Amino acid sequence: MPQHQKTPKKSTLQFSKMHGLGNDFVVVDNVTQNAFFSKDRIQQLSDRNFGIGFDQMLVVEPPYDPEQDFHYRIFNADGSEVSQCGNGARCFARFVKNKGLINRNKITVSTKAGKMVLYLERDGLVTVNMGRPNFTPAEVPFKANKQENTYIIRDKDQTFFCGVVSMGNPHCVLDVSDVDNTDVEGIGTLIGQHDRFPEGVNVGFMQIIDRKHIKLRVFERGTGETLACGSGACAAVAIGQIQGKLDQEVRVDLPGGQLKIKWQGKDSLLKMTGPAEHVYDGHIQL
Ligand SMILES: N[C@H](CCC[C@H](N)C(=O)O)C(=O)O
Repeated sequence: MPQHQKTPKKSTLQFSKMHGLGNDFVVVDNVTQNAFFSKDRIQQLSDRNFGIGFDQMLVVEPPYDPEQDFHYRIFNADGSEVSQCGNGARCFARFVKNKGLINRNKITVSTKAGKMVLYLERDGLVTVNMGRPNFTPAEVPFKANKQENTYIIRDKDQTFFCGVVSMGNPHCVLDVSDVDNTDVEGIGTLIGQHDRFPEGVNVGFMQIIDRKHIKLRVFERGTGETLACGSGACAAVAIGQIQGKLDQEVRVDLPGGQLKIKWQGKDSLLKMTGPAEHVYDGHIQL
């Protein structure tokens, strides 16, 4: 090999940079590699000036049980490990196929939230079976005396009306009249730290255009506002449906682009379809 093209040293780790509608990820194959990242190291690597820069890190592992093809772990930019990542699931599917870790277009995977089935579609999009929305407050977790379609959350001199659901991770969704002129960071920070959410929460701001179309911005737990949030889009549609405002198939316009969400209510499985893009491959000095 010519001198200038040295192969990466042993102490480096290969990764792929990917995104789903601008919600961006570093994806690491820990099937053929074996890396451990401390919370501090993830925070360093997620920094957009001093590191690689990403919203979440996805670590792909061999399956934890024989029924699944893989397990994957999800770490927010602040290094916290979480259980669900909708845009990340689509990028995970694209990654394992691109890397030749699987040669099928239907992929089963487990995360801390449970099991999911992913489909690489012929049109290049990816469909994820995101499971059943869970409205039981204690399982979000959210402190409430009883389950409601809309809760009142008070903080000092402000009152918020919102829906609350788990998609495997906690979500709170507020209706707003103009999502482009909403204080997403201020309200997102305030509700995100509210003591009724003991494990924090992803805060969605939904502007209903009609029963089949919403605009959405999400202030994510452990990361801040992202250009898109897949599980947040699922949460907004599920909450909009139980509040009687949305139909079973909804187009969700996020700042980074569009997702299609389908949910037939009650105990049916919620499906999300959208893109997953590869940007570049790199390596990290360990
Ligand atoms: N961006 C992800 C959500 C990451 C969830 C994370 N912020 C959490 O703490 O639950 C998505 O597309 O669903």
